[in-house]
Amino acid sequence: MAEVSELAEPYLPPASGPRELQHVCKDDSEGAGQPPPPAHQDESQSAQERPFVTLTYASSLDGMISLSPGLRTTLSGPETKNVTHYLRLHHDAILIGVGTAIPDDPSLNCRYPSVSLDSQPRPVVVDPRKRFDVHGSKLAQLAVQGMGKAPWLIHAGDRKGLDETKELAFERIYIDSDRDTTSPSVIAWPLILRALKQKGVDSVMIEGGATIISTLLCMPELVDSVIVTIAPTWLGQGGVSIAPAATVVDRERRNSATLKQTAWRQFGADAVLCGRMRLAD
Ligand SMILES: NC(=O)C1=CN([C@@H]2O[C@H](COP(=O)(O)OP(=O)(O)OC[C@H]3O[C@@H](n4cnc5c(N)ncnc54)[C@H](OP(=O)(O)O)[C@@H]3O)[C@@H](O)[C@H]2O)C=CC1
Ligand SMILES: Nc1nc(O)c(N)c(N[C@@H]2O[C@H](COP(=O)(O)O)[C@@H](O)[C@H]2O)n1
Repeated sequence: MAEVSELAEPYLPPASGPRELQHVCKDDSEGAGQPPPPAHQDESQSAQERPFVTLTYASSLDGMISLSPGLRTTLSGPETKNVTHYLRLHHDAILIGVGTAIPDDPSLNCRYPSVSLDSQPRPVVVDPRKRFDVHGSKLAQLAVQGMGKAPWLIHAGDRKGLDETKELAFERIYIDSDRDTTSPSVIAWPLILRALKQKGVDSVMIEGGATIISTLLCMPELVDSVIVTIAPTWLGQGGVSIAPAATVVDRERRNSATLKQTAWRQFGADAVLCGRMRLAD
């Protein structure tokens, strides 16, 4: 536990503890060895409007997060799964997309012994078109058993016609879709984050899947920390990869996303890499 907190604490939401880099391997590039800046220093959407956002996932050495679309794939070993539970405990909410919720049927709770329901993170599923069968889900089951908070489902829709629906084991939240896109079901991320903040969520750990992480890696102004578990294995072609959209400036390819102030450490056979998003020049 001490090793996890030594590595992760500087990258966690402000309330979680002192924000200093400690005895971990550090890189030699920009900002290495410097304490990360205070939360929400550089963004366009202010701290008052959105929660602290941590992107976190487990990747293979070929940048994949699952063997094929919709196949739950274990990459983290027991030691790094423990890191995930530590991170869950330090966030108010955990968010995933419906593309993960359907195949994985996840629990999204912190499974440390004697964690009170009040300390559990709120599971949130972005499901614009109501594809997830929440009634039969593990999330709803755990909520009924008091082993997790009732999940929130984010749907695309006009709030005027569709009031928030509260049910025992879950809650539906409707957010207007993004009028600037061609798809009627895409919700702008600042709106999703603002809705969470307005409901009292001060920190959210975004666990996946590929679509959501890849999209948010292109929005560094909305992301405070990135924590990636790297498992010593290659999943091979045909897997689901994390790959932000290509960036082209003046007809030249540029890197799409880069971390700064990185720190890493080994847990079992895996490495855990932490960093902050570098804003585009
Ligand atoms: N190794 C790891 O750490 C993890 C691995 N995974 C794996 O990733 C895979 C799933 O990835 P993927 O299929 O990309 O699914 P995602 O979980 O990223 O969900 C994508 C879906 O979420 C909805 N969505 C995403 N962004 C928005 C938005 N801005 N507005 C509205 N709706 C949105 C869309 O639903 P719709 O299509 O209905 O419009 C979209 O198709 C699975 O195999 C899972 O096991 C997942 C998490 C972690
Ligand atoms: N940290 C981590 N390592 C892996 O190997 C994974 N496959 C995932 N997946 C994410 O964790 C969710 C499952 O959580 P529960 O164990 O059911 O609570 C899954 O839905 C992904 O978001 N994570």
